Amino acid sequence: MLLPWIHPHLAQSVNPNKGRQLQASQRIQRGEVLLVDPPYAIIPISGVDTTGPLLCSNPQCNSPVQQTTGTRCPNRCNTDVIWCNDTCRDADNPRHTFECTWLSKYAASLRSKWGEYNFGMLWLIVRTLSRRHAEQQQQQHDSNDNDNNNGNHLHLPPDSPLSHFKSGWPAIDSLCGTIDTWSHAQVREWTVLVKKYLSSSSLPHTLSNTDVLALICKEEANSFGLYPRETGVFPPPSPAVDRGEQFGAAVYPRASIANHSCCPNIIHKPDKHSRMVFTAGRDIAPGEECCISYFDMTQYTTLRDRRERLQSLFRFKCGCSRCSGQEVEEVEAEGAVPDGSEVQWDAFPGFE
Ligand SMILES: C[S@@+](CC[C@H](N)C(=O)[O-])C[C@H]1O[C@@H](n2cnc3c(N)ncnc32)[C@H](O)[C@@H]1O
Repeated sequence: MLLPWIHPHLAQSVNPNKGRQLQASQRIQRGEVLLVDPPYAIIPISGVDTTGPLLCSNPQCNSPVQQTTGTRCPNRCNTDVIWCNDTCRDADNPRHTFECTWLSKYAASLRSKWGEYNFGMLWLIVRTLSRRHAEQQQQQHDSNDNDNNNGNHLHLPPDSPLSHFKSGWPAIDSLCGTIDTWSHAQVREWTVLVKKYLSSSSLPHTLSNTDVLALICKEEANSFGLYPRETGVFPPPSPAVDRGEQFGAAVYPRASIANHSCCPNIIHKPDKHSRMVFTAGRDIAPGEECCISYFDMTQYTTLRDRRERLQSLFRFKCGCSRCSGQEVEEVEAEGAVPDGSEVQWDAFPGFE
């Protein structure tokens, strides 16, 4: 089983502007691993080289699999479904059964009619629902499972740092992101997609269309792209090294609590089982927020580019020290005085 791990000094709190956040409860040193989080749901993304490795579909594995050696679905439901071997396929059977008919029926037409992005987005939702389904089946089988500990199904000792974080479906259900975050046009498109492809008549789940739409809104605000190299090295090295070609997209129950900063103190990169690994990029003081970068810092360098990126993909304006500092510099370069520091001489008629 792929286990999560959390640094004993990494805590969760709530920021009035940003919602949940990760925070250092005590000093953390540069290079220390802060979090290792297995994905709840993951899909492979085949890049320019369509013959390159895919990811094992078994959620307890997720390792890269060469297309020439892996085990395929006997129903040939989708070219991107593969397992390392028969053992991984058999272990994944309860979950894959959920998605197999859906993929056979819709994958090809979805890709051609709605494009690769929408297909991937819907498949990630289907994999989320399939994981939830497998989790529910497992709970029913486990007659000794009287576990009602805040969604933690890992049977943790109460002093474990992990016991402060939700896991499984309850963690996914509590992700941020609502319909109001997105434009009407976007919500209309997703509503059509839900009705056509994700309703309980297309898949054996028990959620209403409204619940599935809400899940899309959450997943779009919280999913990670998976890249072979690190994201968030700050300041970026010179010459710049980008993070490479995307090979997957995933939803993480705990890593998704990290907010964004354009001068992040956490570097993130998936390990060989696609678990998201957070490492301190510098020393972090007690009480400091622990942030990642939501994009490749080598590609979005100017304030304007970063703002546009965050607004279009995540719908917020970053107020980190780097953005605020650059905003002040830009205002000063234009000859104006930054907001709040301008002296209104007319307000003091005695001082002419
Ligand atoms: C992946 S979630 C991060 C966790 C989230 N704060 C929560 O409550 O679950 C991404 C969302 O967090 C918020 N967020 C992240 N970084 C932010 C920042 N620098 N400033 C404002 N909001 C931020 C935005 O609402 C964004 O859509």
